[in-house]
Amino acid sequence: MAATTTLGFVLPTGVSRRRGGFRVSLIRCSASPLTNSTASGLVEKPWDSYNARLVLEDGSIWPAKSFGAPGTRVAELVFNTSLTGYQEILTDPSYAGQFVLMTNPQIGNTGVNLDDEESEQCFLAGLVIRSLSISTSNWRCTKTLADYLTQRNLMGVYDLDTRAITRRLREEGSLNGVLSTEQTKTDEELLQMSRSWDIVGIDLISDVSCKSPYEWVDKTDPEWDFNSNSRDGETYRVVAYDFGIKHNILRRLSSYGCQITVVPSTFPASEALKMNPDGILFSNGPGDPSAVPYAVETVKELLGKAPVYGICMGHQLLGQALGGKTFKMKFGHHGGNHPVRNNRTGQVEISAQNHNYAVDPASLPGGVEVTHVNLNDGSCAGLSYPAMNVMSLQYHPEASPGPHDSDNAFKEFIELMKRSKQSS
Ligand SMILES: NC(=O)CC[C@H](N)C(=O)O
Repeated sequence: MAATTTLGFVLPTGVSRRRGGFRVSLIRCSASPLTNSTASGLVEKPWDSYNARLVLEDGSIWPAKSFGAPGTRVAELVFNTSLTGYQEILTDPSYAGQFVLMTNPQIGNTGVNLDDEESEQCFLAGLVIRSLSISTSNWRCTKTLADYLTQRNLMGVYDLDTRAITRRLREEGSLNGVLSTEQTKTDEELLQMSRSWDIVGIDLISDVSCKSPYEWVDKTDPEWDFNSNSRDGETYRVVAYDFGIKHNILRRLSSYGCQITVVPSTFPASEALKMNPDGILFSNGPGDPSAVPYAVETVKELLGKAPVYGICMGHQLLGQALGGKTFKMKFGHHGGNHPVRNNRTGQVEISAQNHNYAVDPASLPGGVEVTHVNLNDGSCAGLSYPAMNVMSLQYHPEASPGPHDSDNAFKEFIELMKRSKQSS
């Protein structure tokens, strides 16, 4: 089957139901122009900008202005509803293979600083925003967002109707797309590119994981540490599997008294056990958890040998290692205000989330307990398997800039390690 576009361009329809379901016609969508004005009139924008386009696989074309690196990139487009923390989002390795659209209409007002990086690189494919703040003002700021993106060779576009795109993503689900500043490429070429790429089934972890083991020592800066009274002064030896680990997970573990060795995603379980760990952490990471069976095997080999704690991708890999299945959600969860119920206490935590996949609770074997539920859609947000000292969360207890409601999960991991140490 093939679909004819309004430009007479014939497209092959995809094999999946969702892709095949599009009536593909190229539609040019535009945002009402934004003006940045002062009492004295229009202000010249303090960054170089040139024309760009976002072309989505459903045939919609969104003219934009670029404020980052030039080029053409294909990725999956997701929206993030956080009001703050764009630098942490830009450096979260779990966004590899994705464009992030911020629903907050103005981004960039605090610039970027040296301390808020979640990793040394930006792995996401590009940033999509409504409006770039014309002025940058913050006491920690060392650079503007535009300079940061350009220096990191990262695409960033503004002046798109981000509300309309978000509605589209909510209705149709996450969409693949192409961002391009290249005027020589036709809309049809970009559409073809977006339709012949897929994030599902790709191992994105190997690109973002460290290449060799290293020790992590940094703690949360005392100025920002809100939970320092709850430490027991003990030291716990933790091996942290890096599937795309965020620095703040390591800082929080370190602040709670852990002595941490970070190891690559392919690090053999037998070598990890030789380090005689009190506990093992499986980190967050990008992409499809079903595309990394080697990581699930490693998790299986380590189950029952030491207390384990999974965060986000780590939680999904644990779900699979325990015999459950993961599935792709319609548009996932990306934001800083997701309500989660802790089933054990009945308390609701407001959490930061960033994931497109989830564990199917119905697929889990007996004995595995769903400890947390996302109250927006009832999806599984946390697991525990007491028989093997397993705990995991689908979301981010380490979230920076927050919320911090779930930080106690680190303390629970410490208690799990303590109990296990005492009983051995
Ligand atoms: N933050 C993460 O670890 C993301 C997990 C996984 N890549 C997902 O999208 O569901």
